[in-house]
Amino acid sequence: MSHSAEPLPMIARRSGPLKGEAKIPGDKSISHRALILGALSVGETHITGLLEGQDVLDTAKAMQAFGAQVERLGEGEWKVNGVGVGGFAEPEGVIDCGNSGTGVRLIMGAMATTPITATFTGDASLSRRPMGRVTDPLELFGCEVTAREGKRLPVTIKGAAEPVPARYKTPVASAQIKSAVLLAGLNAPGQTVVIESEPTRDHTERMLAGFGATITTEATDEGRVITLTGRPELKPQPVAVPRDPSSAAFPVAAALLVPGSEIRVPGVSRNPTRDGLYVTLLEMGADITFENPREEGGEPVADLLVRHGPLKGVTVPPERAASMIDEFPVLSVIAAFAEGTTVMQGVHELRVKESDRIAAMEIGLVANGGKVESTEDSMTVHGTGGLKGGATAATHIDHRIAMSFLVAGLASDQPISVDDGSPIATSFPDFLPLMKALGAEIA
Ligand SMILES: O=C(O)C1=C[C@@H](OP(=O)(O)O)[C@@H](O)[C@H](O)C1
Ligand SMILES: C=C(OP(=O)(O)O)C(=O)O
Repeated sequence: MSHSAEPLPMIARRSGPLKGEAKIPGDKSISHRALILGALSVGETHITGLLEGQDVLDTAKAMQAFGAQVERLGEGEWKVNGVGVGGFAEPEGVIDCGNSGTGVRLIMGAMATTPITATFTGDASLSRRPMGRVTDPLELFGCEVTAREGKRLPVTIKGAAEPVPARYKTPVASAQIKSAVLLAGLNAPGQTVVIESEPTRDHTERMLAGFGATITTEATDEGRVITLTGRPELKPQPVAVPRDPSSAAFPVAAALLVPGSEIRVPGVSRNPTRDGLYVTLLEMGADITFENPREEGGEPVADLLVRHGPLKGVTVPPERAASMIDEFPVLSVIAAFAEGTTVMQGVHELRVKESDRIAAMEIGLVANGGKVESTEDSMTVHGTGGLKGGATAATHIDHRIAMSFLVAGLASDQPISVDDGSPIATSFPDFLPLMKALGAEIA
């Protein structure tokens, strides 16, 4: 479902010290995958801690449209009765994935090797994003794809009646491409192989193994070689979704920037394929401690204790980009408040997210007194220890741009506004009450 057509202007002002505990909602990537693998299993999958953001709700609705029974039992508690690998039914209507690149790309993969036809659409942001990166490899399995100019949505896929397995080397570091190919490989007899030169988030591999598929990952000179054996019977598993490190980044950033702040953020995933922001913040001198490291739901997690303190600029190397790809907008805000220059390299993928995130952050930061330069593949922020503020940033239907500028406003001299905060509900529906409970002045 596309988010509300009415823009929701929001404003953030300089706040007193942020204090308290921030209970972040469930991880978005893991939530999508729990619903999709639940739908492809035979029997009942019980999920706790599911993110109830619009992106994930759209995936839940899509799984129902393909024939799975999906039911909400309570807050974050859901059950899915799946149809098994190859068991998807043909949906009667168009599948609307709203704002979600992960939703649409993974679901296209999941249906491409079943002999049914489905049409996918999304909101204005998703309709601008490239889909050829997923439909091209899916065609290797034998499905037929029709798309709008530039391989954009709406896309119609006629699933392969006699799928063949594929071997595919991803041209860009993308967990969505990798996952779409692996999910298609589930219903192809034989071995499907994905090779990625840079490691990307590995939730699909972990969860497929947990649901009983035979899947191996091998580090080779070519990169990570992931091999999946097709036609498994997936067995339902209880899924306890850990808290989302990408959402945690916003209150963490706010606590680092607002003088006197000290917050706790319990149970955040520390999966190494998602940890790049936290590695970078420690290099910048951030006062963050990771307490009670443990395993929850097959993922490493820890409780974060975050305190305000001085930060210095650093260079983020390109090989770290995939492990923090959604965190660069908020890092660029943190960098503006640091002393010295922060260089973010290898970040070209930011140009094809919900918005061109390099352009959106550069324009908004400069309007608020920041010093920023960019190239196609890099962003440089010259930190001056603070931001003047006073301007409105355009969010371009992009939740992470909206939350980044609101965090900036909490520590700037003048308030910072965003033209539309409504997309925040796609990934972090409780952002506003959670931040206000910490003491943030956001409205
Ligand atoms: O697989 C996933 O769950 C995701 C992968 C990333 O996208 P790419 O695969 O396009 O890098 C990320 O930006 C997105 O928020 C979630
Ligand atoms: C890029 C993002 O999501 P998606 O690709 O799923 O729309 C994001 O959440 O920052």
